[in-house]
Amino acid sequence: MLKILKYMNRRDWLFVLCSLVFIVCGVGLDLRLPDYMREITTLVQTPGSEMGEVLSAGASMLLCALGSLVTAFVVGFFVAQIAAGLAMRLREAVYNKTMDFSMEEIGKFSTASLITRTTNDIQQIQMFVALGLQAMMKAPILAVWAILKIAGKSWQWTAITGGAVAILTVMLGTVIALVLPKFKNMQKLTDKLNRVARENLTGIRVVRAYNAEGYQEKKFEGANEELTRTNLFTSRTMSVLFPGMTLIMSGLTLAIYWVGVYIINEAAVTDRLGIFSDMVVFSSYAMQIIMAFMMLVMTFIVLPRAVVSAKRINEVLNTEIKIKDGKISGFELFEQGEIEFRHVSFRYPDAEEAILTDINFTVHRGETVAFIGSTGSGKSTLINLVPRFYDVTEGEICIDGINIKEYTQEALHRKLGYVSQRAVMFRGSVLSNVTYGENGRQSVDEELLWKSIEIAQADDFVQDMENGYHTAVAQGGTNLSGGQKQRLAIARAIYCRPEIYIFDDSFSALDYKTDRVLRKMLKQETGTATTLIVAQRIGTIMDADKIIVLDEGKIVGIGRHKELLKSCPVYREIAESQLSKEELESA
Ligand SMILES: Nc1ncnc2c1ncn2[C@@H]1O[C@H](COP(=O)(O)OP(=O)(O)OP(=O)(O)O)[C@@H](O)[C@H]1O
Repeated sequence: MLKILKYMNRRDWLFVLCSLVFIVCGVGLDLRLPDYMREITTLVQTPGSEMGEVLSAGASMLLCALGSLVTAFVVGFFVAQIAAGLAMRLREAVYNKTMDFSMEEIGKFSTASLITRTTNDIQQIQMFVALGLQAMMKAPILAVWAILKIAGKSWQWTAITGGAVAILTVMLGTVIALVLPKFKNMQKLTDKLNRVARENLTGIRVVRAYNAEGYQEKKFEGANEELTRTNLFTSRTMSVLFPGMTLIMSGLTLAIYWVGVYIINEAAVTDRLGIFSDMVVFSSYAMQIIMAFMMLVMTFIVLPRAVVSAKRINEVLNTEIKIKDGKISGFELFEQGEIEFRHVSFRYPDAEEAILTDINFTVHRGETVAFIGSTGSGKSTLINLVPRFYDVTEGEICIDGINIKEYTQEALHRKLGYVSQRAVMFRGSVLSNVTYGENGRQSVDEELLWKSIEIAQADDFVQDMENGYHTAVAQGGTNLSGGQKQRLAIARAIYCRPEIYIFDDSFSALDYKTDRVLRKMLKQETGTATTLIVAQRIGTIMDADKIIVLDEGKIVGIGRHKELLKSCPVYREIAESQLSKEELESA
């Protein structure tokens, strides 16, 4: 929790200081009230007192109460500012850290948990600061000050108050010991609920199509019930606190008066009035001490959850990012686009077996290299190693003769135009999606934008759209067809004018004709760029300069279409399943 405090800035600390000053003033005013009570009690009990004196003491009492109210408002204002500012800075830090995460770290936390940590967990901290900070500052000041005021008054009353405080402490300790583990669980269950809700919503079409609402509902209900049960347990346990506090407060007043009766009875008649007003004042101060504890209880209600949340936030912030930046950022010096895999092996984190083993090949500048193989043979895994979504487990990948780990990630990514298997669209417009990422450009290059759209075979439908490339694109591109999304994703890569194109099965959403025309235009326009294509269709890759055939993570054939038909049984098998006899023979 303390580590979180380093996200408070100087303004926050200044606000803490100001709050402290106002709290001291407020406590001072609160503790003046019993003094006026004593004065009024004495005046009322003393024959011959003037009504004006009573009224004047009463007015002072009222002023003190009003002053205390004002200080409470001011402190509330400062604390709200501190809490909101801290939450904002934490959200920013967690978000920025998450953006730097590699796939390994994202996989370790899970997307749902990262979302909960950025929202719900930070909200817990904000709530704790908003409610707890004030109480944590005020309670000790109030308690110490009140104790000093009653010290030495009567050992019997002091002992009773001490006993009440001890009972309170035991009650608090027991409740916290019971609920703390549950709070830890509660955040995990919130993660789970988020995960299930997310899965339901993203897969809603499949859920409906398969009439799986009942099944998904059960999953959701399961997670929901578990969270509700835990919530109920903590709320019920916590609910003991307030009645318990009230009982102790009333009990304490009763005990003070009870004991007071005996003390007064045994005192000399002349001392009785003094002892009586002392008793009234003492019980007021004792109440203030209990109030201080009450405030701490308020803090303890939110503290355990905030501690758990702080731990979860710190886990994200303290995670060491596996993929480290290199030093080479002068990418313009190396504009070649040659890629070399040297004895590359790769195993997913926590997986037992390697997915890729001893991969060796070189792609020269301007070449098109295609990867083909059965499902799960490791094609996507292989090309995803180039942008360093994961780092190789063994061996090295070099671009222009330099290990990709030595480039800064920005320099490396500027070299690459990556199109993923599933086209990713962001909320915005066609324009914002195609010109996505600055990549060194300050403004939109309209000519290049249209050219990219044209090469990606997206010009027809973009022109037909109501507002051309200013047409809105919904989050995830839900207002576009699969093929349209894929074409815009390809246009995005072309717009970057990269040295190296990476197409991860990006042509499968296109019809054969569009696929062919697109690749032909791409080759014409970007002749010097190196292209890596993962494809399922032989038609997409048969004219590639080099075809690499993968089987169970190993290269089982490298060559051109015709050569592989003769030399590589795996390739021939794939070709036979897709091409007609005539096409095979004419190859
Ligand atoms: N994040 C991951 N964690 C663990 N294993 C993974 C992960 N992603 C993929 N795999 C495993 O790696 C293997 C290769 O997957 P990959 O996606 O590279 O295959 P592919 O050849 O591209 O298949 P397809 O043609 O079906 O897309 C598969 O067995 C898959 O289960």
